[in-house]
Amino acid sequence: MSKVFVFDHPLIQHKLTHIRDKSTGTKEFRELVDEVAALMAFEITRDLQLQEVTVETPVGPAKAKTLAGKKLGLVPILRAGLGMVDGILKLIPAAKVGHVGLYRDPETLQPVEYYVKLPTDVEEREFIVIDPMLATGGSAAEAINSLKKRGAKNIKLMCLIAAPEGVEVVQKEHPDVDIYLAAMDEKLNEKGYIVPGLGDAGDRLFGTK
Ligand SMILES: O=P(O)(O)OC[C@H]1O[C@H](OP(=O)(O)OP(=O)(O)O)[C@H](O)[C@@H]1O
Ligand SMILES: O=c1cc[nH]c(=O)[nH]1
Ligand SMILES: [Mg+2]
Repeated sequence: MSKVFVFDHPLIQHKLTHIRDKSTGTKEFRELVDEVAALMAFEITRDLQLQEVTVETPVGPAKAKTLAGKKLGLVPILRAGLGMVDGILKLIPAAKVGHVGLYRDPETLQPVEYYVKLPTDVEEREFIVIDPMLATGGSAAEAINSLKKRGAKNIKLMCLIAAPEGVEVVQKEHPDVDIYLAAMDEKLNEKGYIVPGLGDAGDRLFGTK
């Protein structure tokens, strides 16, 4: 069974509260999602491997550490996942970015795939699938399927807010994929929206609707 981590860092929680607030406008919403994504990336990358190097400081040689060069791939689920990409890239600029385009059919709530483009070396790369919302779990489970079909073996899922129903679906379909969240909410409503959640992440990020 995969693990679920909820990041309780005060800065993440404070910013998430403003993200949830319906009076937060598009510009501020986008900036806050970007910032929380960066803070979550800081936590999620704790296990990256380091290697020893020697660097010349102005005073002399220093034994120091650099990242061991693990191949990372970020995979935002379009559209809303795009809102988290830049924040993560600020911390991990060498990461490659793939895209999985999915929308949730408003009637059936089933994910419909319309685009997939991944970086090279899929099999050796460590992927972080990103999407602000994990609701029924259909979109995340399908995006992970899409990566696995193309050879991905090492996948993490990072979302701002999840419903317990979505976490259960992903854990059942992908017991090898750990899930990283800023909050676990109460439930889904009859339209498949997370309660209390933040509303429609894509619409709030891009000012549609
Ligand atoms: O867990 P699920 O029930 O599948 O729902 C979550 C999905 O719904 C939203 O995308 P949406 O379909 O609204 O597409 P958009 O990002 O293009 O607005 C959200 O960004 C997730 O991808
Ligand atoms: O609450 C939800 C559920 C799915 N998609 C969203 O954007 N919000
Ligand atoms: Mg949407």
